[in-house]
Amino acid sequence: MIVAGPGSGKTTVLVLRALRHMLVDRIAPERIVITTFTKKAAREIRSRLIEWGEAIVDQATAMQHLDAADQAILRHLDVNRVVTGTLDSICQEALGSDRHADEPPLVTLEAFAANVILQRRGRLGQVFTANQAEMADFLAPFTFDGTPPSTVGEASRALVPIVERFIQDRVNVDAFGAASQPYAHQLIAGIAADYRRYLRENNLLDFSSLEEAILNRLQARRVPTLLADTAVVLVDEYQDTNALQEAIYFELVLATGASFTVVGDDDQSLYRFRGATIELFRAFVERCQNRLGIAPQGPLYLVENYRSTPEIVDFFNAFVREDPNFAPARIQPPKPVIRANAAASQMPVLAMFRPDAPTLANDLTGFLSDVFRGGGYRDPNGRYPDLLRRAAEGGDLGDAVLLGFSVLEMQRPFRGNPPKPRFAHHLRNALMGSGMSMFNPRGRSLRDIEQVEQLLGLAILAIDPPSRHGGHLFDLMTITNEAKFFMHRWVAAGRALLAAAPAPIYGRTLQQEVGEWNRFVLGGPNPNPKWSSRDWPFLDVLYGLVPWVPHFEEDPEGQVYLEAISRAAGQAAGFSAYSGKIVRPVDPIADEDHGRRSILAILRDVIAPIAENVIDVDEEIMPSVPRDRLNVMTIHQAKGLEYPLVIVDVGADFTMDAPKNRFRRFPDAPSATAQIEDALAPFTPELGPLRTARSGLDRSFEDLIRLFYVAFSRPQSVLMLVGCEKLRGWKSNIKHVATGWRQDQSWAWKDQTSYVGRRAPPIVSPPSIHFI
Ligand SMILES: Nc1ncnc2c1ncn2[C@@H]1O[C@H](COP(=O)(O)OP(=O)(O)OP(=O)(O)O)[C@@H](O)[C@H]1O
Repeated sequence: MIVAGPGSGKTTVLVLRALRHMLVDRIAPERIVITTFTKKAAREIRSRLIEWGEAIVDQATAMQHLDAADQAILRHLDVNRVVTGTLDSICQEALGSDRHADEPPLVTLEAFAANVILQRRGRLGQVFTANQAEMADFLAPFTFDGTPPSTVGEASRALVPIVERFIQDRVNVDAFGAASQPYAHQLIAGIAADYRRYLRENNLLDFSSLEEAILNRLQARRVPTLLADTAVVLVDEYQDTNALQEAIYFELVLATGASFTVVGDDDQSLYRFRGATIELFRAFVERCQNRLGIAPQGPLYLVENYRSTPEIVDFFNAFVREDPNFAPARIQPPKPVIRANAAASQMPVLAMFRPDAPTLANDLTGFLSDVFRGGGYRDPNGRYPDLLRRAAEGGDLGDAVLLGFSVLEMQRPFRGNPPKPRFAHHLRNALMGSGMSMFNPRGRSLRDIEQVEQLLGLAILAIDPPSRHGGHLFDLMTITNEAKFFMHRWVAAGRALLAAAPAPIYGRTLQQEVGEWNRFVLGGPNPNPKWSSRDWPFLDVLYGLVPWVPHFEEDPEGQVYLEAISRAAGQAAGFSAYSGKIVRPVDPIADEDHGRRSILAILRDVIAPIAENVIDVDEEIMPSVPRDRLNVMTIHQAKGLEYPLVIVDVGADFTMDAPKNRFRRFPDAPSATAQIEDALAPFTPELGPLRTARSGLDRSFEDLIRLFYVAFSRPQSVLMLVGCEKLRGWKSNIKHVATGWRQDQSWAWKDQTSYVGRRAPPIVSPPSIHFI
């Protein structure tokens, strides 16, 4: 067990250890398993493994005295065969590799599909409508902003994490749903049971049942082929392991006798909302002893930071030790303080605070333009000598990243107010105005993207053309008004594009393309030889239309959107009637119903979920970010990564002390996740008492401190905070953990100086930060 702060080489140790096992111990690469927490981090590990592995092999094979046998081993070594990924992706692959001939294939569902199934097959829709008061009351604390859900969609969003936790946390669901409990408990246990049954009967898995399935096999000693021969298990980011995952690791080690190495940092645990339980990491040595009967070596400590400048290391060290109330949440005994390896850089931690988001966006754009497009940025007051400038070789905007709690470019509509643009939106526009651009595919909802509107509008017109009376099939469906509203908007966008008669592609016009699908779905005469097939995947309709919306092929964000839509359409194959295909009504009498119903299924299971905004654009879709764009990412996604210049949004949009955004900066009530933990604790014999040892509010503060600690420790050369000027006001009442507020309402940024008898300055200026 290795425990150490950020940038100290934990991941590096794992990669080197894997290489040592291959090169020195001669363990075959496919017998080594390395897991981490995000797909981005997994890709990072794989690329380091290959890059360093190849370099070592090249050097070694060039050596004269190497004997022929060693030469041969090195030449045939395929580092690519090391099993790397997130635990979920490895479980998925393992299960796929392990199917008996008589077993049906298991399909893993994306979160949105699980959501749709919960609503429809878990009877959530019916139960919610019939028991709205009980359900809304019970679910209110678990919603995004604590308001009772008023639609089935909102209820399902609040319910999904609870249903997942039933498995992840190994909750005693019978006790939870027992008759003596509140009626809502019984209802929810019932919905969860129906949902699970549906998944089982249809050979579907969500992520928690996927992990459970692997655990069951390991326990039954039916180790999946992919893992059967495992000799080494290396786990990065172990602090974010949940109880189910811990059980998988222990069981895998017991079943295979593999060696087991975990690395982590208690201060960087960010995934409580996915069941991560820091207490498992803190008690790792003891838990290992109990479960494996072996006392692990460790905790071993790494103490030097190889990533960041000393100024940055000092800054995040001070930050994480600022609040005394956080100390008890950290690992005991405390790990040594991390210290910088490099010499002082003379570049202080920078901050840009401005009166409002548009001004901030403009000024930050100016700064980025100086650094990446111009001659560099120099402090006008000469406080530090160096010119801040892109790397001489290949430096570009992609060396910078903007990290925030959220990357949304529009505020969520609140109490019927129209959505307001957030900082990231202003920044997108400001960058564009200066000939730069950003990469933030998650910043906007799919349903609001102009090109998505066009594509889906065309797709609806293709498969659900208006009838003679002008209406569409979807008008008559029982889907939410929200969905219908957006679908009508898309149809208008699709019509407009059709009317503009864009240029033909390979001699084919858009009108022809749409017209042919119309004939297909209406069962008209058969003009297209490929229609000898009775049914066509809806994906083909989409891909047929894409060439007329070139954004999807030409723009990196467009590629991500298309991938997200395609996945939604592809997932339908797993759970939708007609498997995501449209059926051609060849024989009008016998077939008409299938044709029509297949279209309804697409509208309901693919199109409506996008219109209801339940399909998230996954940041992980895009393997690499274009080098010439400013990358915008949530802090969660940045875990384990590093960038030369990191800009952290510490409240660009917080112009006042609005209660609804307190949970993002200075909670006055336990977060939704902490409340779920509290509600389930009595039925979670093992984890419940561990977690509730600290109050829900304490845990919510902890999570924010860890979040910003991770953000502040990502940069290599420059850390820059951006925020709203009001956060700096001497009398600021906009409290934010990231700007030095402690849970006891005292303020580190302000406490340094005493102004007895003198007038306090209008704004605070902590000495460790240079405001520009
Ligand atoms: N011994 C070393 N000498 C020089 N550079 C190192 C050494 N160990 C790690 N590094 C470099 O330091 C940086 C941080 O290392 P790494 O990502 O392994 O740290 P980490 O502890 O996993 O960080 P985090 O906790 O933030 O994920 C990397 O760029 C890595 O190449």
